[in-house]
Amino acid sequence: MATISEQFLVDHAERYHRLVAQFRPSPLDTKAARGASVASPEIIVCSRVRPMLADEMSQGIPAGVHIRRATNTADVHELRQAVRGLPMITVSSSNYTVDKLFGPDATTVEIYDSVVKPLIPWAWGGGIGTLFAYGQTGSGKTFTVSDLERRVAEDLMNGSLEGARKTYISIIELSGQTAFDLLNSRKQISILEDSFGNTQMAGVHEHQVSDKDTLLGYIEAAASLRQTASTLKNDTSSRSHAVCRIRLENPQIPSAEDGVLYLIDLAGSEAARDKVSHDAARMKEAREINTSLSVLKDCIRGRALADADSMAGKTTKPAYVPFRRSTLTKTLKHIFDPASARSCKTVVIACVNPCLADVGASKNTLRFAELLRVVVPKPKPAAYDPAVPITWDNAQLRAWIGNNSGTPPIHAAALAPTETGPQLLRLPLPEFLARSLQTPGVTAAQAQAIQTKLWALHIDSQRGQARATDTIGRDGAGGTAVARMARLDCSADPEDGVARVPWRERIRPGMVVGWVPGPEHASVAAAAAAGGGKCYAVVLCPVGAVGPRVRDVRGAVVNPGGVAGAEPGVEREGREAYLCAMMTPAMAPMSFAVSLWRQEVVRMEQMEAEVLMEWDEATRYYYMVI
Ligand SMILES: Nc1ncnc2c1ncn2[C@@H]1O[C@H](COP(=O)(O)OP(=O)(O)OP(=O)(O)O)[C@@H](O)[C@H]1O
Repeated sequence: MATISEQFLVDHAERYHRLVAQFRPSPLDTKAARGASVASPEIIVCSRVRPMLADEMSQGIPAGVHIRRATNTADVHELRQAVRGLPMITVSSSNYTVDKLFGPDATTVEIYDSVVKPLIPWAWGGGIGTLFAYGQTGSGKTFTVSDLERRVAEDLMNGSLEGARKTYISIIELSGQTAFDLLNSRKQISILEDSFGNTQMAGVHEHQVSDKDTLLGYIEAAASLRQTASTLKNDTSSRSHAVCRIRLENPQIPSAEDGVLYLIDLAGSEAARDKVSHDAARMKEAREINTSLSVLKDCIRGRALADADSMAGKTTKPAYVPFRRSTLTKTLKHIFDPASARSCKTVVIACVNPCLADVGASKNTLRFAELLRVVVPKPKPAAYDPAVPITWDNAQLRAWIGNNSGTPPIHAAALAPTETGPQLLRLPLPEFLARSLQTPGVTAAQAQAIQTKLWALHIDSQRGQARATDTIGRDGAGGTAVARMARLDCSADPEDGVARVPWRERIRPGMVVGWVPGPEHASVAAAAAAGGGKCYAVVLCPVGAVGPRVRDVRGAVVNPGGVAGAEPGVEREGREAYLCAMMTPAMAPMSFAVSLWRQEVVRMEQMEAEVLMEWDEATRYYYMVI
């Protein structure tokens, strides 16, 4: 079949309409349609097919994308002409299914109420809510996102949400590897990772806002700056990502992580047919955009797969998520990193231009949307087990809360109005605390204790499952080795009886210590303050044991002028010092990951105590042994 010219489409529009009217879709035969699988609950993939614009209609080209509302399916019908044989005009059709499909007559309010509004209380409660608009140039991304941003501002600031939050906004533009601050005259900023692995937008201006009009003012200022830059710089807006970040700080719980809303207008996935140009710079730019969108797809899928596995209690290695491969996903690291402790909800809106002349790009957009939908096998209803929270329905969870939340008992209906066991486990901590504190007389410490208790029960149940699997996997040989391995799952000294020796006298590689950062560890201190103020590290070796080329996380030479030698107690600036790997807080209370590449020199007097950590195969984190 040949590629079709626009004139051909105009000439055969009538025949096209006739052929489309005759089209009878065959029933969908997907696992989802048969009810054998479900889409990942934390990510909603929808599509908005915009109306034909006046100038498109005036050309006489028909619409090529057609909606089946009942099944959220878009049918794309193309008009083709046979190259060989008798001249024949046929319609070739393909269909795409998403979680929610919005047709040309759907309003932005409908889209907002259906998929975006739930992100507001989620972020208000301490979670991360992200909206992406994806699609080819001119498909309606900016139209959709800017309208949604207005509604978000309205709902955040109209006082209907419980409690108070300090609200901050920043808006940046990512173009290739470069980032610009749209709320500071488009000044260039840097996307950096601090020594704790958190992404920082270095140099960005974050503005505190306390009313809707100011918030909207910033959003509109950024939009108009983008538009001006776009006119001056050859349409840059469609070739850069715009990231609006709204951060919500909860002054009542200073130790809690901030809620965050990201509203992201992605770069055009393909240029519209009349804007294509092929100079080298443009081709390079197109390649960069394609790479970043393809990495984004891998990251969204990877995170959804990791979430699905963890909700199903699977203990396999989490899916690989390549978030470092593009500036966009690096900026959004805490959404995609499987080691991230943050609970995230994501909405993707794939914007589609319906014009028959653009169906190639529209098919790509819809295919991209379909690929983002991680469909997981429908979980078999697990048999209720009082010791396994992920098997609890809402009634069983409420009964557990009633019996285990201390005095006064926390109102189960307020803490878990609709949630099941697995859902309450993933509720962001600030929201957990806020809901618990609705019961008169309940303290924050009591609320925190019940969350820890629930997680402890979950971890124990998963650990039990992992051990059972482990035992089945072994052939029974090597009992002593197994016992030794079990001991090495804990950071305690493997030698018997040494615990009686004061810990400062037996510092060794593998020991975990609690420590207080000094002025030279500013970024560690900042990250620790956000995570509750405690710092933990695994001792690697005395600084004198490393050669002259070893550097710490900031690039400073660890042992200046030093010669490698394993003398213990080698001094630095007259004091005993050790090279240590940082431990960073993970998903569950008291859980940690070892950040082996983040090494700091910790002096003996900065160490406070030995801390015991135990490796848990089920969750793949270290847990502090109390
Ligand atoms: N749902 C809609 N209803 C009416 N008009 C729309 C709709 N969606 C988009 N449009 C119009 O279509 C045109 C292109 O939309 P928009 O600029 O939002 O596309 P875009 O995908 O952001 O493009 P780019 O990638 O170039 O920034 C605009 O004139 C816009 O007003």
